[in-house]
Amino acid sequence: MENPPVVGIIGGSGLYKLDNLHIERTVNPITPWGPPSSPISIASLDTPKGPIKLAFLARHGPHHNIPPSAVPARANIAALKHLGVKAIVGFSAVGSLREEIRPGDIIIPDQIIDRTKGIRPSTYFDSTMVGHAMFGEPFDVSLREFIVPLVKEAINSFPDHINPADEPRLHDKKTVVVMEGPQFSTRAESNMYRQWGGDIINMSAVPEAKLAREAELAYALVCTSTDYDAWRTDAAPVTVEEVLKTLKTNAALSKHITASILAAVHEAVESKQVATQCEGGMKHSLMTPHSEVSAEELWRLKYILPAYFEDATDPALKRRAVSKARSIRDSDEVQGTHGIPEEVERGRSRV
Ligand SMILES: CSC[C@H]1O[C@H](OP(=O)(O)O)[C@H](O)[C@@H]1O
Ligand SMILES: Nc1ncnc2[nH]cnc12
Repeated sequence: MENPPVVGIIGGSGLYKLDNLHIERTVNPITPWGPPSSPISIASLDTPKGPIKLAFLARHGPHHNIPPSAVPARANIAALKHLGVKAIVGFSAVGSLREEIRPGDIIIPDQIIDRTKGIRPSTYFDSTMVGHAMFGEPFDVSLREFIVPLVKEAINSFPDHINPADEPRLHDKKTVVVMEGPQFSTRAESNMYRQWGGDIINMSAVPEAKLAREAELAYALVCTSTDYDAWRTDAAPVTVEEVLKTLKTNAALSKHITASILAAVHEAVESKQVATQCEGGMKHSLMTPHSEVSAEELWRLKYILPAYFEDATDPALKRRAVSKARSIRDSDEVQGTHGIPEEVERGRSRV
């Protein structure tokens, strides 16, 4: 794609479209891991340094019909990478495990405790190519540190706080517990997560963060606290009704944050001020010689890591893999929303 989107945004619960930006077009890529959660909107923004683009997808689909355990995270990350994205900022609604993180507050976590149950595909290296990504810092440090002051500024400049005297606080360097769901936690679990050092809880940072790392994309998460989960003995445990109440007022803030930080993040990524560590990050993580890996798998991996899989060029294999991806798409319940525009068909023939 000419002038590709460098920044990708993944919208979470409550954030299904960026209607505050100009949407130039929508693409429906089919990746070797099937279609992403939603069509991807390419938004454009005029900046003093010229127009820039951004790619947006809705994690749970445009109508919130994909539960957390079924989010096609591999396809989401692969599609963004293939479009030219280098850095992803995800948005997520989270429960608070700390008194000081109040509903409505914004949190940018730096650590993860993975409590998913192994039922989500969480790696691109699950077949004959063995790869081990570093994950000690699960979020891209430079991207995270870069966006903290920008998000703070965006919160300060948001005109529609319900109570201006009580505007959301920003909490940095927190630990997010990622649970499987879809049921919320018991009080005992909620208390245990607090003892473990968890500060917030959601159902989506894993495997998104792991896959972004494997695809050599910088990834950071901007979380909105919607509830106090289940640990407070003087309050009823969290309900969806409670979450939705905060999300309604919060979607506008998330959109404002996106629009406010976009130009600076784009420029910082382009000028290699941030998100430089991820590129090349998998170079020493791949264990298996290509001679031992199936041609189809090499082709799949080339989609996300072209630099390491230049040898995967067999067009017949490409056709087979595309038709396999199509059959994943065709068996998908949301197939009606995934027409393939001509330009994407053309783009795919460049794979
Ligand atoms: C609607 S409450 C639980 C749901 O909300 C969060 O979604 P997201 O991270 O996509 O904003 C949480 O992770 C759960 O999936
Ligand atoms: N309490 C909670 N637990 C898990 N995910 C959530 N998303 C929003 N609130 C949550």
